Amino acid sequence: MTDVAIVGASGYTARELVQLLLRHPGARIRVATSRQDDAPRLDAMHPSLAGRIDLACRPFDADLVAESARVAFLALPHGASMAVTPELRSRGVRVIDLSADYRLSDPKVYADWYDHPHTDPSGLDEAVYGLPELFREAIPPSGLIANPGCYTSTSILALAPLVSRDLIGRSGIIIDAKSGVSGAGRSPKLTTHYPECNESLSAYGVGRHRHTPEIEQVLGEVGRETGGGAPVEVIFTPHLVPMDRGILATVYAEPKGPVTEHDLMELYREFYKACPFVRVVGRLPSTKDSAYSNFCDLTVRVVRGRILVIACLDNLLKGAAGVAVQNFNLMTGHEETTALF
Ligand SMILES: NC(=O)C1=CN([C@@H]2O[C@H](COP(=O)(O)OP(=O)(O)OC[C@H]3O[C@@H](n4cnc5c(N)ncnc54)[C@H](OP(=O)(O)O)[C@@H]3O)[C@@H](O)[C@H]2O)C=CC1
Ligand SMILES: CC(=O)N[C@@H](CCC(=O)OP(=O)(O)O)C(=O)O
Repeated sequence: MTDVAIVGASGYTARELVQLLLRHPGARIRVATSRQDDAPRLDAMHPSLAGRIDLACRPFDADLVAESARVAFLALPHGASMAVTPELRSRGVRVIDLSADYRLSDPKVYADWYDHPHTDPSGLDEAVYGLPELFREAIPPSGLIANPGCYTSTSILALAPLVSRDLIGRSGIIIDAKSGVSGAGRSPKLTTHYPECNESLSAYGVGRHRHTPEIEQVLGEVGRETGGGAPVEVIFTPHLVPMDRGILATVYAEPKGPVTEHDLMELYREFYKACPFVRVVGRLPSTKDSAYSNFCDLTVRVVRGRILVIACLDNLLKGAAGVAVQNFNLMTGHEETTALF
């Protein structure tokens, strides 16, 4: 049994984490922290947890977390995670960080895209990018997991087989992605206010969304051995969709030579054959198929000589809390699918 802490307990990904961990046979939630100073109970913050857990939140205190837990899930905004991670790591707590703070290996790139400096560059050296489908071997011994972003996981899983086999040109790859509003978190913002986003579809972050360097970095690693190690360059355009949850990305890439849909589908099935949460499907996947699950569904088409990959997942599960539990399972020696099927 592993004692765990949830840091930033009032948010959406924290709620999903608690729901998953409550049905995990090898995890016990011992601490939940919040900045709210009236010690709110978890089920007061998240009424869906009523009757399922009896735990009051405490203000964050690294000593308290270290006394009670071996693993801490940080469900905090970027910036806030790297403020607490060094305190936890120096006390021997293993950290699974859901924010973007430890995903980019170069602190200069982080500062460019996040508009503030990285305050824990040595943590970047320790962190392992927690996408099990690509980095499964590195995850079990790690003390610091950089859980991937939701758009990022969708896009990387869609492109990794093509990049790793060097089947596509590496510049000008187009990722047209759409997310439900829970992707923006629970804290109110004008753009996610109901009358602003309901019955409306809008692009945002065009040419400057912070998931661009994350996608490029990871795909660059995947394709390091092939294509002469050339960098990967994507045009990533996110859109906000008036639905609660789910992400769908349609990816367009230029093949280097002749390809067929049949061969590409075979390639994807082979590439992900040991990955229980990637479903290579014949139909065109829709967000409803993967909602409330830890699956990423994807399919491949060839249209007018271009390769199209259509991928979707649940941003709060496979895009956040679900993959965090998948990483926890690998770190603690459980079946990868525990509490997730
Ligand atoms: N939503 C999604 O689909 C995804 C989210 N992520 C990432 O996961 C992390 C959590 O996301 P999500 O749960 O959606 O976010 P929320 O906004 O729903 O929750 C974050 C929680 O963190 C706490 N918090 C907010 N600001 C600060 C601060 N400055 N210092 C300390 N604590 C703070 C708050 O809890 P309290 O007030 O109780 O202290 C808040 O409820 C983020 O980094 C996000 O980018 C990753 C993938 C997908
Ligand atoms: C709809 C929406 O606003 N989505 C968020 C992405 C959420 C996420 O996964 O990203 P991080 O973990 O990197 O924060 C955004 O575009 O910033």
